[in-house]
Amino acid sequence: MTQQHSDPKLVAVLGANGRMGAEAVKAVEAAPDMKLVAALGRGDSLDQVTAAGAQYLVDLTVPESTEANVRFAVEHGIHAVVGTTGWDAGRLSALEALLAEHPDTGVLIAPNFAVGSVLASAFAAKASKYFESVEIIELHHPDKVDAPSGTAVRTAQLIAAERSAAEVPPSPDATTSELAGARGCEVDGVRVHSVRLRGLVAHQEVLLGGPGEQLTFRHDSYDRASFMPGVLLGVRNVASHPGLTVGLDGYLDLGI
Ligand SMILES: NC(=O)C1=CN([C@@H]2O[C@H](COP(=O)(O)OP(=O)(O)OC[C@H]3O[C@@H](n4cnc5c(N)ncnc54)[C@H](OP(=O)(O)O)[C@@H]3O)[C@@H](O)[C@H]2O)C=CC1
Ligand SMILES: O=C(O)C1=N[C@H](C(=O)O)C[C@H](O)C1
Repeated sequence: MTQQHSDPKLVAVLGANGRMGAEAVKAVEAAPDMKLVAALGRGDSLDQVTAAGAQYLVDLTVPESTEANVRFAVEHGIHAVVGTTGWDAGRLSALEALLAEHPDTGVLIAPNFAVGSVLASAFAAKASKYFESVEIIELHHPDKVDAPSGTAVRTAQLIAAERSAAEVPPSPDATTSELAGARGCEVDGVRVHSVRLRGLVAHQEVLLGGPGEQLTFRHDSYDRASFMPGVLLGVRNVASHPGLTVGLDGYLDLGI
């Protein structure tokens, strides 16, 4: 019996000279069902993406570039898998409006591609309604340009949604005087603290506290290889999920 081979997925990587982009180039090149047709850095024309016939665009650039890149992809019917941070509510709703005009095109905005991180955030959010207090500590390499991390923002949003649905009051906090920043920042009512330290890659702890007990969800990415299975999963699934999906959990069966 002859085996059926489907055509490889034609993939363009944007931000190809960056820490994540360089890793994604290697991962796509090594994937048996994909072909890297374009690898662009800052200053390269997006026309290279269409000229190469890319069907999928992986965006691993910088917050100020990503929106224009993704809009270009959608306008050309190219599915986009996006790891870049900076997708606030305004950008997401503008993208949804654009996708409504291109109903066959899919976009995945994944604040974190590491499956362990996605699981830790989902589990922490589910657990958070059973605890009085919740705070997030995210720890990253010092070359990161944004704070708090996209992952921490997403985790805080998931936690806030769970706690609000369960009508859990805000975490108690008696602070009446503080040095600026001592209590971190607030995302949807959840305190987030950002550490930047040489030697780190990407790490996060969600601390849940109740009377006499603490539950901690911690995830560590020690290497950017940890993100690559999620990038490839995104490319393999984005076309069958037209419209906007936020979070890799949208493609996983978490069953929670
Ligand atoms: N979702 C996830 O799992 C992960 C997401 N990230 C996020 O991915 C993004 C990239 O991270 P990282 O690789 O560490 O950052 P880097 O700064 O190492 O890489 C970004 C690269 O994008 C390039 N670039 C900027 N604008 C464009 C453009 N318009 N077209 C093509 N390339 C462009 C930059 O060029 P130049 O150097 O000239 O500016 C740089 O080489 C960040 O937002 C980060 O938070 C990171 C890790 C995991
Ligand atoms: O810049 C990084 O490195 C990372 N960025 C993403 C984020 O902001 O959450 C994902 C991961 O934490 C690594």
